[in-house]
Amino acid sequence: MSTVDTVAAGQRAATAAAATAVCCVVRDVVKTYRVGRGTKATQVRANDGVSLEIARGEVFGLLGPNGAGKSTLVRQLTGLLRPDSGRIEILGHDIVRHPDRASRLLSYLGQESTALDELTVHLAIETTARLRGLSATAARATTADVIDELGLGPIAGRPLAKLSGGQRRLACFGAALAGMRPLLVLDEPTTGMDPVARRAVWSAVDRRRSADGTTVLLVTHNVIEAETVLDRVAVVDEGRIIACDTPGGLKAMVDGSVRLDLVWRDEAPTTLPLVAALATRAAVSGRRWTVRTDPGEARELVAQVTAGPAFAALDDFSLSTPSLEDVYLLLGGRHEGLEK
Ligand SMILES: Nc1ncnc2c1ncn2[C@@H]1O[C@H](COP(=O)(O)OP(=O)(O)OP(=O)(O)O)[C@@H](O)[C@H]1O
Repeated sequence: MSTVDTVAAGQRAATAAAATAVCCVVRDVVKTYRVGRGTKATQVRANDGVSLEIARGEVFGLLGPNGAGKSTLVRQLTGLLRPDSGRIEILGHDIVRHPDRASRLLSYLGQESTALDELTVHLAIETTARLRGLSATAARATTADVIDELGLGPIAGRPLAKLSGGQRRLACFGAALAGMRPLLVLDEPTTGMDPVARRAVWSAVDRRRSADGTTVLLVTHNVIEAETVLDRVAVVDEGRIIACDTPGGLKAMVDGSVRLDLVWRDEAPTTLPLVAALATRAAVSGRRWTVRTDPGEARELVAQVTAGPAFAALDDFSLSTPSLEDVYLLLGGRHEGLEK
């Protein structure tokens, strides 16, 4: 082999390695919805030039408030919606040109799962497995495993339509796991779930990632969930990605600041000068006031509030290190729409 051939072969190998390391590529995706008719029609730009890359085996999150454009992006990735412009590739397949290929590459749990409603939990999982190409025997075995893994046994014989919101969500998640694909796309999977069900979801995700190298794309507005389960997170706001990093990397942007939460029993005692001064800078949500400041001033404020007359009016107070919500606000996020 000549030197030129060797270099070319090396380059091909490097390109192939790079290609296999990437699961998902999104480039400059734009999606605009038309709302209304005729002269009264308006346009909503749900995705405004979104670009991101997701590595194989990564648990990647889209975090943002209601209406940020997360589900729109995910529906384009799953081939259910066509972008106005831009490129989407999953494991080397062009999903914009070949949206039909998406169903062989990914399992999708959308926000609404009414298609399975009339089926029992058992049948919903088994049918999904069969639709994904498993033999009858393999589908039965997978169904039994998933039911066992997620603790769905007691409700396995009940129709989805007759379950509570959280139970139904868990059953639909079970169906998403049947006949798994290399990419698992979950749009707010744990909505309505209790902590036990949430843990079952995250353990199942973790198991598939470590056993099969499954890549996971997760949509959430829960900052705690984002901080605990994601390898990397893209913060989405008004159709754009305003930051993308590990949760730790993002939080380092707001290092050095802390948040002081004061929860008043009733009305805040704003006749007290200290409380009146805080009122001008606190973010108010019901009886909860939140002040972001540096650790020194936070300590001083806690000392003043707890030692003075304001203390009698307090129901609770806490000092905490920054969360992804603080990052979102620092980056210019305009909504107080993230769940804590
Ligand atoms: N079918 C549609 N027709 C018109 N506008 C739409 C449609 N779907 C979404 N939108 C608008 O596009 C924007 C992005 O919506 P999208 O559902 O992608 O947000 P999201 O981040 O997933 O929100 P949520 O957290 O509430 O699910 C919003 O302004 C929404 O009102």
